[in-house]
Amino acid sequence: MQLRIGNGYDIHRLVPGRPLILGGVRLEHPDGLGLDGHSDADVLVHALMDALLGALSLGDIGTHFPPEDERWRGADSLVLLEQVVALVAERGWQVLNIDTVVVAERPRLKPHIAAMRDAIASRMGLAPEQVGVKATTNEGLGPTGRQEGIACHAVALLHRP
Ligand SMILES: Nc1ccn([C@@H]2O[C@H](COP(=O)(O)O)[C@@H](O)[C@H]2O)c(=O)n1
Ligand SMILES: C[C@@]1(CO)OP(=O)(O)OP(=O)(O)OC[C@H]1O
Repeated sequence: MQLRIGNGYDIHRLVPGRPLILGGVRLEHPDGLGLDGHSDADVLVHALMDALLGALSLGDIGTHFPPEDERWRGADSLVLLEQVVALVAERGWQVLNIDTVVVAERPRLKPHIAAMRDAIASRMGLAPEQVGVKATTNEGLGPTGRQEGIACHAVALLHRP
């Protein structure tokens, strides 16, 4: 059995007038803020896609879904994730597990973690037990700590039987 591991990272700005979507789940920010981006700016799913692509050295999300391309304006990142999972499967690889950590001062994510894991797992053809979603604040430090944005780190472990 062959194993491959990949990691991903993304950050998007918090701005007024945009939705806040994390792990495919629409959330309310206490100040009414959302994430800026060409797509739906789901920073969690973006980091996850980069981890999957990185595991197989297939480039990054900007290679597959260029931000200059009008097709991806307002794109549902879970639909892009399905395409990345298809690329992985076409090459004979299966996902063993993924793990993520969202860096956000607010909103409090704990009540929404189960819904995010379910949303990601169902689009990836995985069990929720194979999907880790965690949250941390940045203790007020740096751009995430100042609530200028939300970031996410992700890892993915793949195997080819
Ligand atoms: N946006 C967030 C951030 C954190 N949590 C939960 O709080 C725990 C403690 O966070 P620290 O940053 O103080 O270490 C963390 O483990 C999460 O369970 C959260 O729900 N939403
Ligand atoms: C998926 C894409 C598509 O435009 O989303 P964006 O919202 O532009 O987000 P970013 O993480 O800056 O770049 C990735 C893009 O490929």
